This record gives sequence, C-alpha cells and structure tokens, in this order.
Amino acid sequence: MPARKRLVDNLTPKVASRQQPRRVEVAPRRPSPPKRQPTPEPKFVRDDLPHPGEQPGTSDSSKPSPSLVLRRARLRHSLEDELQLSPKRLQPIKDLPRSFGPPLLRGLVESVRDVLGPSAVPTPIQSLAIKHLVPDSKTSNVHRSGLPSHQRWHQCLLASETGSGKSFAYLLPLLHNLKRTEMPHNSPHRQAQLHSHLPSPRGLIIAPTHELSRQLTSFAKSLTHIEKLRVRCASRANLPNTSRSSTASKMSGDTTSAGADGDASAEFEVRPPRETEYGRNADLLVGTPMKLLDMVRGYGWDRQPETQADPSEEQSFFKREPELNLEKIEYVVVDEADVLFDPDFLEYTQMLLSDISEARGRVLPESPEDRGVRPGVLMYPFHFIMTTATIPASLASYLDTHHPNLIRLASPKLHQLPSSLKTEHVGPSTGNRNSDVEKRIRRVWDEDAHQGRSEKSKVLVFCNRSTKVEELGKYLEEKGIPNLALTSTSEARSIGSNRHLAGFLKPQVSSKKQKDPMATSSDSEHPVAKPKETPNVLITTSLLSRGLDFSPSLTHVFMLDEPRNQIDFLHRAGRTGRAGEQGTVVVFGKGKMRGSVDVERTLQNSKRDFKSSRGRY
Ligand SMILES: Nc1ncnc2c1ncn2[C@@H]1O[C@H](COP(=O)(O)OP(=O)(O)OP(=O)(O)O)[C@@H](O)[C@H]1O
Repeated sequence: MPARKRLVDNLTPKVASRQQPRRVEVAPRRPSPPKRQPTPEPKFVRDDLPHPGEQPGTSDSSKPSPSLVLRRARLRHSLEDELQLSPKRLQPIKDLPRSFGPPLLRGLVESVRDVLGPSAVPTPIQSLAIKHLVPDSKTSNVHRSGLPSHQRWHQCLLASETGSGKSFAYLLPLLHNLKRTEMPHNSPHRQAQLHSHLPSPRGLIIAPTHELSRQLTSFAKSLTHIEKLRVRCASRANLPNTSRSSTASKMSGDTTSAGADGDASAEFEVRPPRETEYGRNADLLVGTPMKLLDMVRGYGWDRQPETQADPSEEQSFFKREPELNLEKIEYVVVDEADVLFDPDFLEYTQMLLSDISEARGRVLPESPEDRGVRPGVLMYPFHFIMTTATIPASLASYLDTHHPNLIRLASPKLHQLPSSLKTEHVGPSTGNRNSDVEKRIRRVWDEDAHQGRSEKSKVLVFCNRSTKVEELGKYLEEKGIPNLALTSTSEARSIGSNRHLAGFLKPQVSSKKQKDPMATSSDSEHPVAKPKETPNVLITTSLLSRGLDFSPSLTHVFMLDEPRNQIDFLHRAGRTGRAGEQGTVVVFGKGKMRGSVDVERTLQNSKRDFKSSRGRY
C-alpha cells in the first residue's frame, strides 16, 4: 500500500492527499490554514455563468474598431463582462508592434523566430503585452526603485481565447526584463547567487498542473538559447537519473511506487543533473502552488500530528528543510488565473503570494505602506501578471476586490471559440455512447484516408468522470482502437515528465538549439514516440483541459459527457484549433449542459460570435 493516499486529482490542492499514519505538526511561518478536509472531485469550472441568451461580445463585436482594447474596466458579470466596454474607460490601442523586434532583446527575437518561423508575427495579445510590458530602453528599475509600491510594481491581466499565444505573450516580456536587469556574471552578487545554498529565482510561474508546468518550462527554455537564463521546473524531470536512496525515499514519504500515485511530492526536488557552476540556482522557476509551497516551507509543513508521542523524531522523519528562497522574486505569473483563484486553489495560491511578499519584507495585507488603501486591496512587492482564457464571476469579483487598479490587456475574442474550430452535436442514436464515439472516431479516420493522409488524426475525448474514462478506454481497446486513458491517478503520470503525452502534445522544436550548459533531462528533450508506437486516441477528464498545447495533428475534441458549463466547454474545445489550425469539436448527448446551458445554443452562439468578429484583427 502506498505510503500516501492518492491525489483525487492533480488539479486538486494536495489537501486531500496528505494523510499518513504518523505525522507531526510543523508550525508554518504564517498562520495555519483551516484543517484540511478531503476535497471532492475538483470543480474549477463553475456554474456561475451568464444567462444562456447573453452571449458575450455580440454588441461590441459588431463595431469596426478598435480591434484591441486596453482597459481598466470594472468586472461586472462573469463571462460577459470583459466584452462590455465602457466608452469612458476604453482606450484605443495605437502603434501596436506588428512584428517581433526591438525593444525586445535581439536574442529573444531570434529565438522566437526560430521557434515560430521567420515570418511569424505577434498575435493580438502578444502585441499588447510587448507594447505594455516591455519597457523602452530608457526606463529602468533604477528609476523605479524610489517609487511607491503601487507605481513601482505592475499588476496586469492578460486575457484572450484559448490557443492565442498567451504563454509567449507573458514569457517574452518576462524573459526580456529578467535578462535586461541581470547582474554581470562576474559581479560578487551574481557569483553569490549562483553558488547560494538555496535556489533564489527572480521569476516564478505558477500553473495548476505538473503537465502544464513542464510544458511552460519547455516553452521558456526554447526562448533562452541565445539570451541565456536558467529555467527550471519544480518537477522530478530535473532530478538526476539515479534513483533516490531508500532513506531519501522514506523521508519524502514516497517510494518508487508512491510516485505512481500522482502525488505532487513525487516530483518535489529541483536539482540539476550535475553540480556545475550553475549549481542549484534558477532565474525562472515553474511549478504548481502546492509544490512551490513545499519548497518554500519545507516538505511536510502542512502535516497534522496523529499522536503527540516523540514529536522530535517525527519532525526529523517527515519535515524537510526549505528548498527555495523567495527574497529575489521580482516577477510572478499566475497562469490559468481563473483556476488558481478558484475556491479550490485560492487558499494555497494566496498563501504562496503572501510568502513571497513576506520574504521580500512586506507582510500582507496590512503593510504600513497600505495605510489609506481600500481594505482588501493587495499590493505585492513584485510584478504580478495573471493570464486566463475565461473570466468567471469568482475571478471577476476577486479582481474587483483585491486588484482594482489592474491593467487589463484583453482580446475582444475572449470567451469565443477559436475561429478555426468547427462544432458538431451528436444526439443519442444507439443508446450506447461508447459505440457512438467508436463510430465517430472511425469516421474521422475514414475521412483521413479519403483525403489521402498517411497518418491518422488524433482524437481527444473528454469525460466528466474517471470511471467513464476507464470504461471507454476498455471498450475502445476491445474494439481494436488503442488508446491512452488518463486519469489523475494513472500510473503513466508518475514518471515526472510529459512523456506519457508524447505524440499528443505539440513538441517545441528549435532548429538552432545550442548545446546548453544548463540543459537538464526535461521533457522537452524526450524524443517524441513515433506515431505507430503511440495511440491516436487520448481519453481523459478536465485534468488536461487547461493550458496544454496539443499537437496540430490532434484535430478532434470529443466531449462524451456534456460539459458542465460554458467555461468547461471553451477550455475543452480549445485543445484543438490552436494557433489558427483547423479543429472539430463534437459534443455527444442529449443537448443540455449541466446548469441547463443548451449545447446547440452554445455551439450556435460560438459560431455567430466568430463570424461577427472575423477579420477584426
Ligand atoms: N505569434 C505566433 N504565431 C504563430 N503561432 C504562435 C504564435 N504565438 C504562439 N503560437 C503558437 O500557438 C500555440 C498556442 O499558444 P499558447 O499555448 O501560448 O496559447 P494560450 O493562449 O496560452 O492557450 P490556452 O488558453 O489554451 O492556454 C503554441 O503552439 C504556440 O507555439
């Protein structure tokens, strides 16, 4: 029996997983969170949606201009709000960059062209981010250092539809700013940082899943071959290949098989493969909030004692020393902000942000500097960027309360399906949905053959429950359709890399990849399995619906169960039709989403919005 209970879902804070036979309470530096209760199936997609008839953006999308907007608008109503522009607050955007170039650093420009192709141009959200987050060369941190917090540190929301390039939209300014303000290599400060006992990154990216953390790490690495920065993922992919000693394994509470339970702790340490001059340090670290909290506070910080007997022994057994220093953090990105500020994650996301603030000398929320500021308003002592493809009511209200002066960079296509997506609704036919799915998959492949494609298209099937994932996986297997059925507890997820998704995720290719002295065995470097070795059907839950960049060969997303709501629908659908590629979304079922959102109407509205906004960029 594994030493630790399995995570209900990797998207669930590990509250549910930390149950061991013998535990010790280790006082966190900050007040303890409420006693953790087992968390039910995560519902980071919420039912707080606009009225089905109120499709976002229809009024504004008919206006010819401006095509892009920078707003400091109040958030009023769930999905609808971001597109309801107040004329007073609307600021037309002029002089947006139309190509990747200065003021971005030359090396970054070269890298982005290398990854995206020489003729790539910024997507709208990238243009906005470059214009507003990349300072011109005259502005420097030196000038800003004397400013009060609210002027010195930016808070920004990047919001645009799925597959529109938000990752590069924040990575380019982030890497540019990190590189531009890097200390000279031979300076004493830099040397001290390189050889410091604890990693002390200057940038942190927080993402809801390990899979997304790893993919973002690989995105960032692909941009740092010329402008060199050390990018690391708080993931076991960074561990040396040698297996951990049994003592270390016991200390962490996980064994080799415990790693298979999907528990975040199995990927805890950030260690380089060798002790180079770069040591254990990183300029930019990527991870989930729970993993990062473990590193900051020391693994085991949140354990509750079961017995009072011999606490010192327990402590040495379960509690580790902190492995991360937050003092140098200047940039924090919260990717998939609507998930990470959803009630399921909020406590841990906030806790991490508070820890960073405290490490930087500012205890939140009642810093002396905050006197006179509206209660609840949070002013962090670092640049704070949030990204999202959907703004549910919970996030809207959170931003209104805590970040009223946030700069919002948003696309008017927010909350719409990508324009390259076709949609289809398959009502019940045989009474057996598994059989309906099988038939539809075969149709996809028949069409491939008809069009002379040598390789079969890949199909991603979303189910609402893990049991359904397993059931459908078995059914298709019996019908001769090999597939990867992946739930939060699947053993395939334990390997500490994204290899289990090889062939499905888009590989990050860089033609000019140089020999990188900081290279690790990250998933980006794992060879992608050949198509014949890889199943063409992936079956999963909402676990993989967020942020992941799937291969263009994944042309179809099936929703076996009707999505819980429009947000769920948009994120699941958005795994195909990315970056202008063609994609098809097929929704199976009776036609009502949970919360009585009508599937047909959602599909129709999504199309209508697409048509009315076509050509606006
Ligand atoms: N300027 C560009 N031109 C062409 N392709 C691009 C450009 N920028 C990004 N891409 C590609 O678009 C794809 C989607 O990018 P990314 O994953 O950042 O989207 P996203 O907006 O974060 O999506 P999601 O909301 O689903 O997380 C990636 O494969 C990326 O390489």
